[in-house]
Amino acid sequence: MQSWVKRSHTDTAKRALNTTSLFGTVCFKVQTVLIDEEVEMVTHCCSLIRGPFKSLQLFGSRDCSSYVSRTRYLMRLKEDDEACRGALQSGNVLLYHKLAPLLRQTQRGRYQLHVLQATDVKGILGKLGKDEQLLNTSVLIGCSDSDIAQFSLDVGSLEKAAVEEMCGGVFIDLRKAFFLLKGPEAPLVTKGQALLRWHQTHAYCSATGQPTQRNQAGSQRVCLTNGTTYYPQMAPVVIVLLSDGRRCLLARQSTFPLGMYSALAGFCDMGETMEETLRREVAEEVGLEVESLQFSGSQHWPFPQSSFMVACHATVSPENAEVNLDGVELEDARWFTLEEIEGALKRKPPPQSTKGEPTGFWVPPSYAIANKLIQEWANQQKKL
Ligand SMILES: NC(=O)C1=CN([C@@H]2O[C@H](COP(=O)(O)OP(=O)(O)OC[C@H]3O[C@@H](n4cnc5c(N)ncnc54)[C@H](OP(=O)(O)O)[C@@H]3O)[C@@H](O)[C@H]2O)C=CC1
Ligand SMILES: [Mg+2]
Repeated sequence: MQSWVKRSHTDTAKRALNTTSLFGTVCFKVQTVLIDEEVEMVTHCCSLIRGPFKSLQLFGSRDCSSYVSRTRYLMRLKEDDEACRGALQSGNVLLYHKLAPLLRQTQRGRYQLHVLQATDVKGILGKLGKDEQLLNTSVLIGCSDSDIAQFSLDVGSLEKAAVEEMCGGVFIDLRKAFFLLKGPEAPLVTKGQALLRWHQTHAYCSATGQPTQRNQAGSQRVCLTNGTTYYPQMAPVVIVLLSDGRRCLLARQSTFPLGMYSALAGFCDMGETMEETLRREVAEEVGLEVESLQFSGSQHWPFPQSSFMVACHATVSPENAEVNLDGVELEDARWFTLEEIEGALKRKPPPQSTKGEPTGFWVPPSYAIANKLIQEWANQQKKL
């Protein structure tokens, strides 16, 4: 029964697609005769036949927004290896070479992600005498605004310069690439790299020592010996901007670039809540007791490995605001006034005098969530 239903819907989907491509109006009729489950099924079948979002657009307006459609589509690709392989054939691919992403420079000198089509990648592999199967080691990272599945692929086994020449791009270290990219390209490139790195470092089961096998999307790995499923992980970190009502507290580690101060941050210990981590880190690093906290936002942070940054504002009492520095991790921690913070926010990093010494402190750039916390605090203070 199940397989009959599937077959029958596959046929329906095929007919719908063929008719639509000829007359363009059949979608309304198909929509009106299908119930929700059937729409799901036909949508799924269509994605197997012709690439997903042509079919989702046929039925999408009825049951979901494009965001929901994309999310469900990605969900299916993670569960269905065959559908994912199909999507890869018509998908977009971000290339990395030993985890350095491929960028290209526009005529105006700006850097952008160099997005290739899977067919282009196959062409490159063919020209370099490599097996096209390398494409299948791509991992699924998202879905573009134009509804095309996006993958990332590490071609570290190929000669870097040859790939760069063929693509007209350049592989750039992630730290630099992250600074160069604008808008949604920056988080996308870090996500692609983080997932590739996870696969490169989780090829074996930590219990049996046997190789693990990935699914096509790259969203998990399984040990075939003991059945354990491994999922990509991020290390949770709490980042907090402390305020005593008039000033905010910033600190620096000796490894930070010269003159840079940031909010306090720390990794969560096993079993801790976010609130407990925040309280502990503030006590450990600057010897202060937090009175209240407020969640602000979050960010995936790829350096040095994948962290999940949870950003908060917190207050301490002005009567108990004397910093008692933990000299091991922090080099300095200080309270700054609104005026000082506004100056730092305007400063371009790294501001240097002729001697190479910083002319004033500065804060992390806008793509770092620390910057958002500092901006929010400054805006809030200006309203008081
Ligand atoms: N996006 C942003 O705006 C900002 C991001 N960050 C990021 O936040 C993260 C945490 O900040 P940081 O102050 O360094 O953290 P911590 O204050 O927790 O100190 C780091 C130390 O904690 C230990 N540690 C515990 N668990 C982990 C783990 N899972 N991974 C790595 N080290 C661990 C290590 O000590 P040991 O080496 O002794 O074992 C490490 O040196 C950093 O990755 C940093 O890049 C920081 C500020 C701003
Ligand atoms: Mg810290």
